[in-house]
Amino acid sequence: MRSVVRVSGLTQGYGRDPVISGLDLELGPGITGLLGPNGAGKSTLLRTLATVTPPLEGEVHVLGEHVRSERTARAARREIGYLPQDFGYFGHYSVHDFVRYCAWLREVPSARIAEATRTALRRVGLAERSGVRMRTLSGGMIRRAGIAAAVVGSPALVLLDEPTVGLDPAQRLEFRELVRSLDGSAVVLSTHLVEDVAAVCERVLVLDGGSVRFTGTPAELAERAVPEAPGDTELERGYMAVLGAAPGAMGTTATGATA
Ligand SMILES: Nc1ncnc2c1ncn2[C@@H]1O[C@H](COP(=O)(O)OP(=O)(O)OP(=O)(O)O)[C@@H](O)[C@H]1O
Repeated sequence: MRSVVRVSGLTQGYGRDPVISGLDLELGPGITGLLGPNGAGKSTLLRTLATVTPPLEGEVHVLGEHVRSERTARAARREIGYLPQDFGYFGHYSVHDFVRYCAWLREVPSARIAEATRTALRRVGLAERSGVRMRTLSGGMIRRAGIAAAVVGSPALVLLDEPTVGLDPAQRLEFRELVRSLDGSAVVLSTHLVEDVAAVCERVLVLDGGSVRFTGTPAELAERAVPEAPGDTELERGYMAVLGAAPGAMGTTATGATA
């Protein structure tokens, strides 16, 4: 497997108690779903992979390069498309200018920027609205613009933090097509929607309390299902069983959404 990202002994957190402890992870091209209950550390992990926050301990390697300085982080960021859970934008920018600006920040070569921006907007279905100002978009369209900004220029590593929040059912189906089309990229997709994982992911990582509870294929996660675990599908029951959840535990529904 060509390693796009390798993490070893990662400890990460904000105060005295680490959110993630001693995590090891290796990802090649393909789509990995990141599941876990609220506060599991999914966003913290994605932020660290995106080189936004340096690890407290451990190493992050992107495309074989150990990210350990501002110089190596900047080089890594050229190959990382990151959609944070809450992302900022200038409301007066047009959708086109927002995506183009993100391409420029990622140092997509200037000769490629115009075409890369057009392609990204087309892929998320916003080509027709490229001249519209960001502040006039609906929540779902803003998220699509954010997805375009993450995939513009086809980075080697695409990190998407709850990308389908706010998308309507048709847009979620289109999003799945988009993710499937990111051939050659390693995609990490954090979500509470087990059905999105079932639909597009080749691997699943279940994080809980900052530790990996499961890695494997969606089929292998489904095999963990036990009859008493809550859920409507084998995958949901497998996920809940891995979390050790009894019916009604954690105040969540079977899909992990807060009840
Ligand atoms: N900037 C921050 N400062 C302090 N604590 C933080 C910060 N961001 C996250 N935390 C804490 O770190 C823990 C993990 O949060 P994180 O957002 O990584 O979890 P998550 O799995 O993405 O959760 P969710 O599914 O709710 O988005 C939580 O206890 C959270 O309160």
